[in-house]
Amino acid sequence: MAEPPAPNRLRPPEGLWRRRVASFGHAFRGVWAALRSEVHLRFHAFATVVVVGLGFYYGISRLEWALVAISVACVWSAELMNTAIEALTDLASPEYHVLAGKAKDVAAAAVLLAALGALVVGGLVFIPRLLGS
Ligand SMILES: Nc1ncnc2c1ncn2[C@@H]1O[C@H](COP(=O)(O)OP(=O)(O)OP(=O)(O)O)[C@@H](O)[C@H]1O
Repeated sequence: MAEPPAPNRLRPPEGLWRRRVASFGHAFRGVWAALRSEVHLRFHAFATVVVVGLGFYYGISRLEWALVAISVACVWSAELMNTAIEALTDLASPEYHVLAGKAKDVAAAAVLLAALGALVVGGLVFIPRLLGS
């Protein structure tokens, strides 16, 4: 008799809520996988902890928290997208190709831009407080 088909781990379980919960699981697995492989992301995690700690220490305003949260989310999102693009590029073009290089360079540029924006926000919010003014 034929073996029953192996369960397809890629197919989400039946039911809307179970599918949503499964999607969250995939997303957290992605964050975890990226954290394990990317030194830059671990640095962002460290910076996030420092910035949140400083935010509580100095009692920054709601608007400042909003700016800090958007900045942190932008940097994390850009770095995660960069990691995904790097992985896909390595899969599609393990050999040298000018378009593979362009894809990686442009993805890295997105991270740089997000990080510069976060640096400006962090500077405006925290430098006056760190200088005591
Ligand atoms: N297959 C390729 N073809 C052409 N150029 C590539 C290729 N792979 C990488 N490069 C070039 O080398 C640079 C560094 O690529 P690499 O994969 O080492 O990423 P990285 O910036 O070191 O990322 P990370 O440090 O986050 O792992 C790319 O930005 C690109 O310019």
